[in-house]
Amino acid sequence: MKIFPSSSIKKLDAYTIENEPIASIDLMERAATALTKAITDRWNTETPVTIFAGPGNNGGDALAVARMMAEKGYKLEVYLFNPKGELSPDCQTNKELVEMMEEVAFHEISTQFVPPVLTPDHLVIDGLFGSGLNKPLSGGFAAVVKYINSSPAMVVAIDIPSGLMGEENTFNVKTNIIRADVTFSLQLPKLAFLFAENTEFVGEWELLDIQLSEDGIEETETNYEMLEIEEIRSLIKPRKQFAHKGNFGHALLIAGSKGMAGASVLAARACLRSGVGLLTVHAPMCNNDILQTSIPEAIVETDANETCFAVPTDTDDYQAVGIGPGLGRNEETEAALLEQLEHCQAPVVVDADALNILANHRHALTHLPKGSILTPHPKELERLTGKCQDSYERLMKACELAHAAHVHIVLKGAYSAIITPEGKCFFNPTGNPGMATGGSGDVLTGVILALLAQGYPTEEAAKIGTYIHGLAGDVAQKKQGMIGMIASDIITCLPTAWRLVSE
Ligand SMILES: NC(=O)C1=CN([C@@H]2O[C@H](COP(=O)(O)OP(=O)(O)OC[C@H]3O[C@@H](n4cnc5c(N)ncnc54)[C@H](O)[C@@H]3O)[C@@H](O)[C@H]2O)[C@H](O)CC1
Ligand SMILES: [K+]
Repeated sequence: MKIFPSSSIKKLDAYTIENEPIASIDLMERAATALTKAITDRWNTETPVTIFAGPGNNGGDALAVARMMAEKGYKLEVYLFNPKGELSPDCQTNKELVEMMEEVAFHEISTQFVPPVLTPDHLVIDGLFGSGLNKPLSGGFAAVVKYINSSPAMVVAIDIPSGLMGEENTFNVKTNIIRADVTFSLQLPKLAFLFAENTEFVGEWELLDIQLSEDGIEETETNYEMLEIEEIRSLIKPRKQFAHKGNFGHALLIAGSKGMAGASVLAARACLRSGVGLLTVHAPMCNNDILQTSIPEAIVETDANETCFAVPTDTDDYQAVGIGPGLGRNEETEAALLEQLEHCQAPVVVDADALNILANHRHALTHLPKGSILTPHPKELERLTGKCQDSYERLMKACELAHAAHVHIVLKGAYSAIITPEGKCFFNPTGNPGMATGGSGDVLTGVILALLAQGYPTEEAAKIGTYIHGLAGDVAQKKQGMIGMIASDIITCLPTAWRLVSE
């Protein structure tokens, strides 16, 4: 599913209007019908409703919703804010229709606004601004937003909470943005919905289908997309009847140190549960018995060092290398990692401490083996790129890094982003907050490593791996609950997740 910037949404509207063809006012009618259904499905006719409409088409949507809800018997009060005496044509048309309805208490505000009483029983519908917002709200509009936010009423936002920009909100005025309980967004999500710091504004979001032109969506380029199960399913290669383990690659995992054998165990198990043919784990001597006992399926190659990774190993026989989980950051490991990366031909998944070491040796970032993937969480990314003010800036910096280093990046978070060197971002919809637990990232490294070793191209390995990891987390959450689940449960649920996307 594509995610478009606000600038493209207007064009998509225009494309639909011209090619369907449909009159602009009828497209608004379609949007309002979908919005009315979504709202009336959740709130009954007893709910007192107060609608705030702005001068553009977002306000037009709100006025059309007012008319449709009034026809269904809701008691409504409508405030249309028109400080400049200038409404968009479709907003004007809907204003005239609402004005005529006796059952609607309609107020058009040009200067003085006496705020209505809003109780906890009230439902506020926010149609002040949508995708046409071009600067942070200020003045009278900001005052209205503050009034709504300070009220005890439930708030539903039409398309996007008023005041929130569709993409970047780094320099927005946070007090002047509607804090919605629910956002009903038209057709496609906005990029801003995917950022953690915006949930306080967006609340729960739901997409409403308004049948924008499929051709228009197809033809309009965008850098942002949401992964969907159909795409993942189409990427997974079925196994041939006469396949043998040599067909599924030999992966090398360089992980663990004294006290952190667990990280290598988790990554190794996840790798084996993701279809790899063979797995060798390179680990310090002290981790040997732990690995041999807990993962009989893996081959263990011990480092000459007792407690940490200190001596690079030959990678010629491997199709992919995973490096980082539980590695530690002492000087010997640092030197070994840099040398290891310099002499490696196979694609590498770089995670955890390996990323932290690279943050101190940034020159090495531009010499990573072709097809490599970095899997940072936000803090690890910031160690590589410098401090970021918010998720949008972090995404942009990650794109710059992916471009400069010619690598793919999986930026982990609620909607993990798979970022290509060309600047495309694919957001992952699977996963849940139960996965915010130690070892969860090690599992992801193992899954992606397995896919690279099996010969999946880098972008596909990152997409499938991230999706499956989240899906296994969702299966684990159903079984164990969000609070009780641990990283090992995600591994236990990997086989079910694989079946869900491949059978
Ligand atoms: N394809 C769709 O998704 C459809 C969307 N619809 C709805 O239309 C709005 C977008 O409408 P638009 O008229 O382009 O923009 P707005 O209503 O958001 O407002 C534009 C209006 O406001 C002025 N303005 C912008 N920023 C500010 C500001 N900071 N302060 C004051 N005024 C500002 C600007 O100059 C314009 O005059 C979309 O969100 C949907 O709700 C269609 O109804 C159906 C198809
Ligand atoms: K809105």
